[in-house]
Amino acid sequence: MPQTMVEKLISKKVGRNVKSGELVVASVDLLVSHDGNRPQAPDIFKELGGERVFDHKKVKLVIDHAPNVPNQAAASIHQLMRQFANEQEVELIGPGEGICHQIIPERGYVKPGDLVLGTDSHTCTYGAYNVFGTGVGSSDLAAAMLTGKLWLKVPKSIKIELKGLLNRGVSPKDIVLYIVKLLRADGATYKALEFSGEGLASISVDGRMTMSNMAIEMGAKTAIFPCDEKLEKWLQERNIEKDFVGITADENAVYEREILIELGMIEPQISLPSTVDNVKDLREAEGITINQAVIGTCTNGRLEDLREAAIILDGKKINPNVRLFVTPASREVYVKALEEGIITTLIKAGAIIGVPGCSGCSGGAHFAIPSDGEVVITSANRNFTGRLGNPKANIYLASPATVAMSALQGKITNTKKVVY
Ligand SMILES: CC(C)[C@H](C(=O)O)[C@@H](O)C(=O)O
Ligand code: SF4
Repeated sequence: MPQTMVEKLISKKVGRNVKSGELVVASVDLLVSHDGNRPQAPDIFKELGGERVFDHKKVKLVIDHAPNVPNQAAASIHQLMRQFANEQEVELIGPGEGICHQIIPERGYVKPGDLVLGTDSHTCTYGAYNVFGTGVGSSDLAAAMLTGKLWLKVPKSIKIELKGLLNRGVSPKDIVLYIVKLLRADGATYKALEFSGEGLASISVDGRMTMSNMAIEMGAKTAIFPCDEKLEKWLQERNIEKDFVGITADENAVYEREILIELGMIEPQISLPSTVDNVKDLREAEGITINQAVIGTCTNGRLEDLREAAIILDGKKINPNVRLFVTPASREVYVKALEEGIITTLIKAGAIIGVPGCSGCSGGAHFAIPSDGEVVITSANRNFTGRLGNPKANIYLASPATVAMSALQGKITNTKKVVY
């Protein structure tokens, strides 16, 4: 029976051939939990009578949501995490190291064919690495910390085949916003997105992360890219062990739906307030005055995102009526951006730089909270009311290039029209 990527990957974790729709118990390769959850997985682990985690090397705790430790509540959670990490000999990362979804692959903690759980909805980001990554609640994570297993239904897959090349000024963020426009917020509920096609060859691993990151905004259980030359090269450059078998879909695998996208047809996209799937072609929103611009988050805070912004802002100053907040997704991204001169360029242009982590994203933490009635354009993944800590702000989502260009002009600006 031919299998999809997801059926094949889960079969390996179950020890027999499975097909979509089946309920299975699968072995997990890595568990990630962060400081943004209430209650915390370690607390539930204790409530369940847990004494030792199933494998201390396969559990990682990351302090990323409140890296500036802005209040006592955050400090207490961090303390609890530190205590649990010490006691269980589990690695604790942060604060200040970056967002879990960025750090985990950067440090070589995932490899093709893995099944990864995280207490964060954007755990699907790891799909860029040919990984089945999915978000779970703290109690599911605590149970997996005890048993090393996950109970799940094998999802059906939607195949997304990419053809051709993107035009200049159009980025992987535009591709995924375009897919959100097509599928809408509930178009992939409990499905897996499987990317394929010759168009993938021109999309970097960073860009693939942006695309798999936003799968949850369509309700997807996960999103996965094949293990191709580009990914293998990325893994080699980081000396990530070769003891993995990349997962590819069988030729006649059965999909719930198949979508073909001609990359050259995509123009810059933008998501309008206040649902992610309110996506339009960017030209429809051009000219709207903005007050704040944000570049960062697990969607678009990587080196190539900051580089893109720096190319646009090089030697220029942002509009005086705009505040521009930039947060590198990790310390590694930050250091590389410093070494390349990207950070200097951004600071000279007027940017305020945040501590690597979720700063400037889900809001309420400490950074980049807009005022009443303000318009924000951000490279993030969500624009729900109150997302940035003020329910009276209007949030637009776009690519880092569009955000940088808009910060420069003081209004939403189409990157395609401006030569940079
Ligand atoms: C706090 C956390 C549980 C949440 C998520 O799961 O997505 C956050 O990261 C977000 O992006 O809203
Ligand atoms: S950067 Fe934003 S979307 Fe990503 S994990 Fe942090 S809070 Fe969630």
